[in-house]
Amino acid sequence: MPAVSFQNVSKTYQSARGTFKALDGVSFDIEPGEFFGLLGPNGAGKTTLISILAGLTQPSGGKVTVNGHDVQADYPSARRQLGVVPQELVFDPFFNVRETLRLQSGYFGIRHNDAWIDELLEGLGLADKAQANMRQLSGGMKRRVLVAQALVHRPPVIVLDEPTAGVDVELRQTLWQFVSRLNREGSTVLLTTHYLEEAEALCGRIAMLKQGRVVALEKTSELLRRASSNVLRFKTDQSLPDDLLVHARVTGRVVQLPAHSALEVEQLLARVRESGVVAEDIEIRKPDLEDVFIDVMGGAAQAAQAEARS
Ligand SMILES: Nc1ncnc2c1ncn2[C@@H]1O[C@H](COP(=O)(O)OP(=O)(O)OP(=O)(O)O)[C@@H](O)[C@H]1O
Repeated sequence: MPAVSFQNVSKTYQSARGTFKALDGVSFDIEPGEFFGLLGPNGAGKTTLISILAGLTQPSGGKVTVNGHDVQADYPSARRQLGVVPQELVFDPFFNVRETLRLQSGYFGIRHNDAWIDELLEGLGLADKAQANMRQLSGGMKRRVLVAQALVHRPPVIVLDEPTAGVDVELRQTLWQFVSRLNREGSTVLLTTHYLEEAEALCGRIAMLKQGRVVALEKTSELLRRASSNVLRFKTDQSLPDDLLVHARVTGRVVQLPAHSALEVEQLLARVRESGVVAEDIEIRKPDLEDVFIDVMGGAAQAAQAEARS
């Protein structure tokens, strides 16, 4: 039985400007013990899909199960299987950290949970903050409590929605060490993130969403292997001619261009020189998940345009 199963899930929002399809026939399964990444650009539908999984949003169609429990028909059982770390920081400011975690345990009907609460505090670098009042904590510390709160009932499926947006390196490392440990011990993890290098390092399998549809669903290693080209990378102070610019990923002085062969590298460099651009620190590297992401999203956009034209 899959840990999570999305079966033809759709979601249409009604607004003043009419109807909007945020999810359109999303189907995939996550197997027990997987570390699974859900990626997509802003507005692709990731948070909507997770809200449906968590029982916070009603789908317009389709079905979602967690360890066999339907998130709508059997919400309490499905919810018990899930530990959801939401994007926003929402807390009752009157409690301290330990009280907050005891309260959350009580919500799941769990008493005498202090041994596990201590383990969570330790694992998430909160041990010295157990007595601190929630309103005294920094944003990063609050986020750690949010993670601990999601895990108090030892859920077999952990859902992390952009857990590292705007958090410092130390918290990222603490979080990933702890979540990876839980994954090694058998927990299933579903992660959404905009940090593609994190997804590449952590996720065994990845689904990419674009405009509410799954446009890639593959093992991470397979996605990287299938990437069609290597990347020519150099630095320059000048702007590229338009014919190169359309294919380039430009970040400040750094220019990256896909190159399928040694001949293409030579041709690209010749074109760079010919246009008067001075390239420094030239290198050729293997594609990373960001290259694949851009490739898939661009390809999906072209396919959608072709479909619209036909
Ligand atoms: N309550 C709502 N009413 C109307 N439209 C909504 C509502 N919630 C989300 N949307 C729209 O649905 C689309 C998908 O939003 P969603 O938040 O799921 O995307 P996302 O992939 O999580 O994006 P991000 O990476 O920015 O968090 C967006 O276009 C958004 O504007």
